[in-house]
Amino acid sequence: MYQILVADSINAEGLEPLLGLKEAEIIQKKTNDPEVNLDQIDALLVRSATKVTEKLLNQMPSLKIIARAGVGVDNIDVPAATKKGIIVINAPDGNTISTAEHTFAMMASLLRNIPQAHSSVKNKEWKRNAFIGTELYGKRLGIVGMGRIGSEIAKRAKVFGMNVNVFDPFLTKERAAKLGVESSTLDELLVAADIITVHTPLTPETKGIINEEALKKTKKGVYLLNCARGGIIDEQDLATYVGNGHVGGVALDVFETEPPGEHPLLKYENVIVTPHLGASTKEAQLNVATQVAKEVRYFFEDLPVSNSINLPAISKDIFEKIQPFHQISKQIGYILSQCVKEGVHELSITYSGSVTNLETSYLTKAMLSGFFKNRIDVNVNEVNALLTAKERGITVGEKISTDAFGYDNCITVSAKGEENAFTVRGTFIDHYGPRIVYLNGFNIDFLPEGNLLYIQHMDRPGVIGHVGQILGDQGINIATMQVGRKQAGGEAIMVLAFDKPLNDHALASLEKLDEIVSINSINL
Ligand SMILES: NC(=O)C1=CN([C@@H]2O[C@H](COP(=O)(O)OP(=O)(O)OC[C@H]3O[C@@H](n4cnc5c(N)ncnc54)[C@H](O)[C@@H]3O)[C@@H](O)[C@H]2O)C=CC1
Ligand SMILES: O=C(O)C(=O)COP(=O)(O)O
Repeated sequence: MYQILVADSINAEGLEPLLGLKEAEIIQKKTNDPEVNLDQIDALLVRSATKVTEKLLNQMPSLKIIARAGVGVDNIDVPAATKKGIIVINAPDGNTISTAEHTFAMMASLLRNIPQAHSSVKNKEWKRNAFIGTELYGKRLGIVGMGRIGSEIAKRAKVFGMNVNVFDPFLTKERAAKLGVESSTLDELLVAADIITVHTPLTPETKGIINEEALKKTKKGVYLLNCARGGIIDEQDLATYVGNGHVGGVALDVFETEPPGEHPLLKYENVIVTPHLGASTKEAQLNVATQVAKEVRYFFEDLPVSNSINLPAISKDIFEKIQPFHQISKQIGYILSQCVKEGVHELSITYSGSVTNLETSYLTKAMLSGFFKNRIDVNVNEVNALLTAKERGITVGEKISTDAFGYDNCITVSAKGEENAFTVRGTFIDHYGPRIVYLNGFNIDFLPEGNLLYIQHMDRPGVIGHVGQILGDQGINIATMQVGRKQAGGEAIMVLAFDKPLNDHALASLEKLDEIVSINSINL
């Protein structure tokens, strides 16, 4: 039974896709509710209120997926989640229009003193001269961060007859031209703009991007808006520049600490505020809830998710094509892990044949997840595979080769340890299945499944008989057996499959045979 904790207020209708998940319990409670068994939660759904810290993640060992019903994931410790192999997803475009409209509403309100005038009339006043405003028409709007929301604001600004300058280091000239906006440096924007609005995520680069140094470059009387994240405009510096009269007005939907409590900006009449309402419309909340609920359901149904922050997106079509190779890559990793008993410092993967047309980096991660399974005490999956290899000093190399050894496709993985190297090659044959076709220098052909025994031995008459005899004496049935050798009388291998794992006693008896060089149990 999957336990899904919905820790923030998320639209109930939007969560309906989760109800189709067989064996899921939806718990709507805060993470600190004493009735919540954090250690049993498989999925956590949040908005911006819940802070998903490393400390919280440490209390949630069963957690597999964190879904943010919204855009910004700055309330989630994504590196800590990634390290633990927890996938983080968001709903990137469900609230774009709502946030753009809210920003626009804030801009119009700010320049026409609407909140102040509203309060005044409610207080039975009628001060028409106290609220003389400024037109948006003809003004220059500076947009910092020209992503989904920034672009929607630019479109609306143009309709209002505004000129638009944008600063976004990742914006191409073609896209700027298409949107009819002027791409500027941050300094150019600061100097030219009558109104500045920020729409970047909160990152170490954007934190305080509008600070004292930036504010002193702006026009006297400039208006500033932050409907993105508290801290992108430095709140203390902004308070100084409102206090000294340089800034004409400020509109804030977000704060460094929410709610802001006693805040230096709140005392100013020309500072207007809303309590983080950008995404708070019926439409946006239904959109984001539905988006994440569908993704969480896909995740538990082993289907690809599209909006992961810490895993590249993969389409359903590609996912279906990649699935068989995914399985064999994982099995190769797991075989290597069980055959190489020493520390490994290099894993090199060569893809050949038709598999090279697919997203091989995904397969490399699958191979690593197999390799680390049972080898380390961390759940390794596609999310944290490369990071785990790096942390453990394992170099991972990926190559493409034209030689598929006569097969349609091959995945060959070599592990280099302190003393030895070990190579495994697998292929996937249509209508037949996965096969291991090369093991440590020997051509072979076996199904990587179940309880296997890999024996390296001298190619002498009677070895197979001796092995069969020992196992038969102990009542152990051999399900299948494959043999391979390089030359007559040299070293050879056999791979046996059993219906249940071999016991230690049988293994010890086999090890005593003179012809045996090494024995490895492989459980897949
Ligand atoms: N107030 C609210 O309720 C809401 C706030 N947000 C906030 O708005 C932010 C933006 O949302 P979207 O437009 O959907 O995201 P987006 O990812 O589409 O756009 C962000 C843009 O910022 C740009 N950017 C990144 N670093 C930059 C830098 N150092 N300087 C300039 N530009 C930079 C990126 O290139 C990108 O174009 C979110 O990260 C979130 O924090 C989003 C939705 C609702
Ligand atoms: O989507 C975002 O980034 C937002 O800031 C919206 O936050 P909320 O879900 O309303 O707490």
